[in-house]
Amino acid sequence: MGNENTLPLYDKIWLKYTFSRVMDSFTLFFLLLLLGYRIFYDKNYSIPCVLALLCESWFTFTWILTMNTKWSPTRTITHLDRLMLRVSESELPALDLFVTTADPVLEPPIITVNTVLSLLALDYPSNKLACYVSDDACSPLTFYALQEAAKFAEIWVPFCKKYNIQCRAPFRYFSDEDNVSKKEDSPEFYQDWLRMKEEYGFLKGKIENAAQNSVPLVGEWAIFSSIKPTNHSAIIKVLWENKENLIDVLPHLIYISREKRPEQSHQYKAGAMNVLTRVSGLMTNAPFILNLDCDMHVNNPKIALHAMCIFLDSKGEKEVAFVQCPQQFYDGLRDDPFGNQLVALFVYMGGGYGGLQGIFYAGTNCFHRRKVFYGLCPSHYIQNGKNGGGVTNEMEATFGTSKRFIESATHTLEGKMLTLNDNLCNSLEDATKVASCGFEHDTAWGKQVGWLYGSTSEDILTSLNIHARGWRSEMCSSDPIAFKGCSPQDNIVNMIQQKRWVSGLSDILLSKHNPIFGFLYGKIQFRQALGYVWFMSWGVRSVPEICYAVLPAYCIITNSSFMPKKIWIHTSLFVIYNMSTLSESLKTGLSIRTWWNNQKMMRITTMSAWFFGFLAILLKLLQISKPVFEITKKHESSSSDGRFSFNESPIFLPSTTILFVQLTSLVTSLFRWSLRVGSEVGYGYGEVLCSAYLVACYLPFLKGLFRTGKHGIPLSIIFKSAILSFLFVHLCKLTIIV
Ligand SMILES: O=c1ccn([C@@H]2O[C@H](COP(=O)(O)OP(=O)(O)O[C@H]3O[C@H](CO)[C@@H](O)[C@H](O)[C@H]3O)[C@@H](O)[C@H]2O)c(=O)[nH]1
Ligand SMILES: [Mn+2]
Repeated sequence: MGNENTLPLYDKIWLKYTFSRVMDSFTLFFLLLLLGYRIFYDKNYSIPCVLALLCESWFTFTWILTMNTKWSPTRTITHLDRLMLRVSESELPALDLFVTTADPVLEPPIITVNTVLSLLALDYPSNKLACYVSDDACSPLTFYALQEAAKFAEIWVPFCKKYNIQCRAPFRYFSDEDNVSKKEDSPEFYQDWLRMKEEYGFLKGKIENAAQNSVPLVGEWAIFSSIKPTNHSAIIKVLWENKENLIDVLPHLIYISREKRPEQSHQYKAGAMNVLTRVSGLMTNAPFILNLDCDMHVNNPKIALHAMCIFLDSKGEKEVAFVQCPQQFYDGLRDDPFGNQLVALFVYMGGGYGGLQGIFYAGTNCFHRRKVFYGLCPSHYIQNGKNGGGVTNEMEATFGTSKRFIESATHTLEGKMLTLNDNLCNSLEDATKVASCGFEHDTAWGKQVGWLYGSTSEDILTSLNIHARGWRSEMCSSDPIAFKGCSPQDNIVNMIQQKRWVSGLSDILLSKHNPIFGFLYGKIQFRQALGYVWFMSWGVRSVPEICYAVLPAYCIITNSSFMPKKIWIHTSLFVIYNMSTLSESLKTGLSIRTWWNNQKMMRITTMSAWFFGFLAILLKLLQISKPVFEITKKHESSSSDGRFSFNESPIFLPSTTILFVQLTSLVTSLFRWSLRVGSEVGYGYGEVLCSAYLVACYLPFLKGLFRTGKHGIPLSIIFKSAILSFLFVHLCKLTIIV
């Protein structure tokens, strides 16, 4: 047995998903067989066959990327007990907590408040924590809500710590009746519980009341009275300060609304994160940062300690830039009708990255090493005592002209602790300066340092840049799960989110930040680069998917075929692929229905949201329009019944059209059949089954045709799709004549 002090603080276990590997290899085998058969034996160069060959080649390429990512999965296990033996409480490093919010309507302040409360109650010495909330809406309501939250936190945090409560976001805690089951064993607990519930009710009431009657903009709120959310100077307020530096009171809480001017691009969330980095650099400058979106709360109060196991481990210390925790959601609907819970995805794909250079940064639920954001590489150490004028100029060109910030950044880069300001308010003037929108002008912020600009998936862009400098990352899947958040409530919000992701990802793929360049000119490992390409090519994938989806209909209508005579190749492929995805779902503990919903949503999302995300980037390349960061609507609890909703957005056009086209083709084939022209039929069961499969996938749309209200497809969409389908059928006829 090793010495207690040399044992690693975390271990990486290599998982053996042999069954998955075998099934995946079979799938690849049949894909290659199919391509080979088409090219060397079938040699059919009709339009549908050539198109099918092209699509199948792309699917094979995607499949190779998928297998590459999944092939060597790992799980990271942290040893809290060893950390506690090695590092005393007073030696734990400081941790700055960042929360972003941007719209008090789409992101109700009560949700942000819960996120903040759960952070303030972390099991970590509170004099090492500071919580910074960035409010991009500059909303007096959010400000007021946080102020009230700070008061409530004074009783909430001690309550959580006294009874070792697991979920420290009150709205979730009180929604779970099991949490009060201790009442028989401990009357004292029950009394406290009742009081907390009542006090939380008051807090919620106050915030709701303020939302309805709007906050009177006098006194402390006067500063909000004359501002427009898109045109105002920076507002930074210390809502609570742990002045005596005690370990058992509340951590600092700071409100930040950065300066905004209509003529200056604010770079969405990435811009907000960089302001948070600078302001916190001036105030507390912790060597580590945890960043959460306002819709995610802490579910495991010990998670910061788990992350420290990785950061402080002798190996992790040199290599690991960030520790990403999985994204999981509360109140998921039964059987995941919108396929947005991403459970199997994080297990199989997420685990797979662990065996490569590490999981990508997913924008939230992530612990960072601050110096990484200042541009440092793992092997690079800034030498002490290099304070000549040249270095200062270089630092100014990189970090901007704030003397105090450069001082703090230099400390971070040198790995030294900064003797902190005894009073946070002393930094307010400098903080306002670094939160101004002109501050980044002609600096490296957003280009080489901080969160990078230029993509609506700023997380992935930043992640790529970190891996390209040779850093590794780790996924920390603690039990209980580290954080829980709010997932899109219906298919419309889900589409908005997926479209934004895919436009951001396609943007990166088609830019100089492409992961393949990162491999050629940077330090991304080859397989990691392919792992990035796997999800960055989601947008591109929508084109062959749509093409492949209309092929069976085309063939039935034109009485031709896109499948080779050896139909068993396609059949085996279909069966094996579905068996393997099904078994993965079942092994992750999901139901058969969940699996089917995910399959179906995969088809629908790819051909609508991903396609539109991809189009958005083509429009950007043609300089016609620029993609924006559309914020998704957040809810405290689920309000959807799982039925699809529709509106007049063109995003529903491709799906409705594909459904119409399949229906037309099925009717056509039925006619031919009943007219007994079977002897001349050019297509086989394959094409008909493909069409039927697609109709099954698009069942929610079929139902939408017969529903009214928000669950029905609007007439305008039906009308436009009917025209498109008609044009398609007409086109099919034309190709026959040609
Ligand atoms: O101008 C903006 C726009 C957004 N946000 C914040 O960004 C976060 C993410 O927005 P959300 O609407 O919740 O998007 P999601 O799709 O749920 O977010 C995922 O995808 C984003 C990239 O598209 C990442 O930034 C997120 O971390 C990741 O969770 C929220 O806290 C927002 O308040 C800002 O601070 N400023
Ligand atoms: Mn979100």
